[in-house]
Amino acid sequence: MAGYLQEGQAEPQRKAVTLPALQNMKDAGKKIAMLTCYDASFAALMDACAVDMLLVGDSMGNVLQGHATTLPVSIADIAYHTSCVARGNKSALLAADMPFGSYGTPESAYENAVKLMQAGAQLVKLEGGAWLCDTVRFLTERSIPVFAHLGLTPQSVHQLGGFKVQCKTTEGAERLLSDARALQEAGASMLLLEAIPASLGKSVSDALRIPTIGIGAGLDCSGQVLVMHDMLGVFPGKKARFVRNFMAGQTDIASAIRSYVEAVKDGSFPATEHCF
Ligand SMILES: Nc1nc(=O)c2c([nH]1)NC[C@@H]1CN(c3ccc(C(=O)N[C@@H](CCC(=O)O)C(=O)O)cc3)CN21
Ligand SMILES: CC(C)C(=O)C(=O)O
Ligand SMILES: [Mg+2]
Repeated sequence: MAGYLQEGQAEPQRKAVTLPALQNMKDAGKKIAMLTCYDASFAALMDACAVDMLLVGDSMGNVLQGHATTLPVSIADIAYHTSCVARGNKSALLAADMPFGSYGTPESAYENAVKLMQAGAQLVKLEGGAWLCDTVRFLTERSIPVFAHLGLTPQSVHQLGGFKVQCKTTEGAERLLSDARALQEAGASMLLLEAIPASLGKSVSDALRIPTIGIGAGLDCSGQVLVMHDMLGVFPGKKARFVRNFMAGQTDIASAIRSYVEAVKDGSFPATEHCF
């Protein structure tokens, strides 16, 4: 029935984005566009702009709460914002960060991940390498898909000595690659790579079966993510190298979000200037 939709009526909804769909995108060489999101209104807008994945990030510590790090963010904070985003979102895949201190043991990780899944998350993101493998296995065996996060892991800021590019040495690069393989082997469904050399982002993305999402990890990851406030140019802090302000040259937020999605899909973002 061509043309049965009348003006003002809802557009046909896109199909829900699922983990197998994202795996197919990686396999087909189609880029995945992801943004952080913290509330229902932005979730509805990002979903309508065809953002593939939304992340309720512990970056809320910086962008919502005004802290210098992500460490003060609680499981209750993430669960609350996840429930807000879930109500606004229809079809994007929804991930939530496990905050600092919420996954010290497999059992505590499970207990806390259940809270986020019940708030509407479809997978949970955890920062860490090989030491996390038991937890990744524990969660995935209990039906909680895991998104692992390597490279610059902001919850380790006091050990790292600041928000700095990681794995610049051969040794560091080899450790990251072996951590990535171990996490995939333990059952991780996706891998986030933050602030590493673009060449390493490519090696890891080529070596793994699962999709990789980069932020300052080069153009060859399976997809990209930015913090919403950074890509809209409203975060007052120092801008990291990997940030591009997509509001520049736009007059409304929907156009900025669409331009981000398009730039990720056509490979024009990130450019060399956003990479390490
Ligand atoms: N607004 C916001 N955006 C983010 O991307 C973000 C947060 N908050 N909070 C949690 C972490 C912290 N992140 C950061 C913060 C700063 C840099 C940064 O300024 N990096 C320097 C690297 C310089 C060096 O290696 O010495 C840069 O120039 O990009 C990177 C990541 C990423 N995450
Ligand atoms: C920057 C992304 C990857 C994140 O972990 C967050 O927003 O907390
Ligand atoms: Mg985070």
